[in-house]
Amino acid sequence: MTEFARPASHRPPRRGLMFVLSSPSGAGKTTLSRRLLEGDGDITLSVSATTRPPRPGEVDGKDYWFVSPDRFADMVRDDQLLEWATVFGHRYGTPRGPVEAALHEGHDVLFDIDWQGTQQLQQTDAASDLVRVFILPPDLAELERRLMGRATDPIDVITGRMARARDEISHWGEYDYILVNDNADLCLAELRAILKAERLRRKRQLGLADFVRGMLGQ
Ligand SMILES: Nc1ncnc2c1ncn2[C@@H]1O[C@H](COP(=O)(O)OP(=O)(O)OP(=O)(O)O)[C@@H](O)[C@H]1O
Ligand SMILES: Nc1nc2c(ncn2[C@@H]2O[C@H](COP(=O)(O)O)[C@@H](O)[C@H]2O)c(=O)[nH]1
Repeated sequence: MTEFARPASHRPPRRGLMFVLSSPSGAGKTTLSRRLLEGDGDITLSVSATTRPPRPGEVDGKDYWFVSPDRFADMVRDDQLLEWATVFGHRYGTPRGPVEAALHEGHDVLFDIDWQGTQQLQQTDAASDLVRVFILPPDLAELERRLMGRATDPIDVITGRMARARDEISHWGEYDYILVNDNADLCLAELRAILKAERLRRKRQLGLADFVRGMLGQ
């Protein structure tokens, strides 16, 4: 231990935050999310429900909860989704239960959702717990190269996603942070820096007043 280190037990408990990543399809959210989660035990992924069919290699309950349109409609009706939207012709939504449980336990939650979902989260009581990051590709040609290179979708799906890219990007001004994912290592380091700083914000330090009073013997 260096002379500047302090035991974790001296830290006041913290409010969990909702860390949202949005981008046009193919800019790199999933890639960055996976890497962010790997090295950070305090943040957990919100696994969305979707009516989209699984891509090869995608695992139910890990990448998404793959559900039928009827099941999705039931989830909407029963208020089981924190937000939901139709994206590229399929429905996607955030199951409410796991997010609320994680936040309650003081964990942060990572969301890979589009601008419609982000707007909906912004309307909830949890808006002050929201940290919104928009990820831009270096340019549209590179975005198309990435969608092609990923090779998970047929060409008509890629064309459809490229056609929506400008509209998605037009929502950049609704986000707190804008990153350009030209270099994944750099972008990941920027995401980690944002998360670190946001965790230290005064409003997230529960019991801070008591902690300081205790320190000052008041
Ligand atoms: N900085 C980068 N440089 C080059 N390729 C990248 C970079 N970041 C991600 N990629 C690649 O781009 C492709 C798309 O990335 P990814 O699937 O993470 O995008 P996404 O934003 O999650 O897309 P979607 O919204 O469709 O889920 C993948 O093949 C990934 O390996
Ligand atoms: N509003 C929401 N958008 C979501 C959710 N889960 C994923 N998404 C967005 O959908 C597109 C397409 O995803 P893909 O896996 O089919 O490539 C992408 O922009 C995601 O961010 C959600 O729960 N709510």
